[in-house]
Amino acid sequence: MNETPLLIGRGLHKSFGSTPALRGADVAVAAGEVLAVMGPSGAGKSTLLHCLAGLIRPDAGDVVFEGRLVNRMPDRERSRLRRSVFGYVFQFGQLVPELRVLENIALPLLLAGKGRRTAFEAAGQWLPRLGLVDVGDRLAGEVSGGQGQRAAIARALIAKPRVVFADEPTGSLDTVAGDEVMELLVTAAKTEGAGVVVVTHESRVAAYADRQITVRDGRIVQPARAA
Ligand SMILES: Nc1ncnc2c1ncn2[C@@H]1O[C@H](COP(=O)(O)OP(=O)(O)OP(=O)(O)O)[C@@H](O)[C@H]1O
Repeated sequence: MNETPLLIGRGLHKSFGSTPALRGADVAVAAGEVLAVMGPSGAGKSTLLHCLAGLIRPDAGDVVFEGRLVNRMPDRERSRLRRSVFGYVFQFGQLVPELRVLENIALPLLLAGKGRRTAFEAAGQWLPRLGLVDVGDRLAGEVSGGQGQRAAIARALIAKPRVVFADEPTGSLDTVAGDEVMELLVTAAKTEGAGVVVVTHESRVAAYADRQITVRDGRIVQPARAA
């Protein structure tokens, strides 16, 4: 990596009770880079992503975003950072099923205090980018898994985050829908200049990344350039 990393995890340790999930993991993500985190089940991938994303605090080690120690921030400051500079896509999208797709996409802007008109206009601009024009008015609970994941990508990117964290974003989809979601996630993130950290156990998903790392037993064992 030839530029200063945007986000760094240094010597990360995390245990759940007596179960160690991370045992000294080191990772760095550059601005605009797509990093795939691979590894077997239980290796610590999700725990690493949650630490990097400021969702949980490591027991030891540091998470540094633009030179600021995320894990040492008071909760309110960490929440503010999460809302303003990070975006999230999880395996099942986690859209609000009772809200329309368009409303789900607009949600981060509404929660950030933007006016409804501004938020809905911005959300509307994402529909064609992610092939969602026909389903913008449908309830999120009634669209297909692939459509829901594409809406989750739009929702993750609408507030222009610096880093998007995606945990098995294609895990609930068939191969065709999964490829489509990865293609759109990577293209949209690159266009917006956002970095992406994507946890996956599928090498075809990891192939969309600029770089792949492998987690095993809570450590990074194989930092390798993507082919
Ligand atoms: N909230 C939790 N409470 C207790 N144990 C946990 C918790 N989260 C993770 N673990 C344990 O920590 C270890 C690492 O889990 P983690 O979910 O990070 O692995 P993973 O590589 O993402 O696995 P998978 O691919 O199956 O999702 C596992 O032994 C898991 O059981």
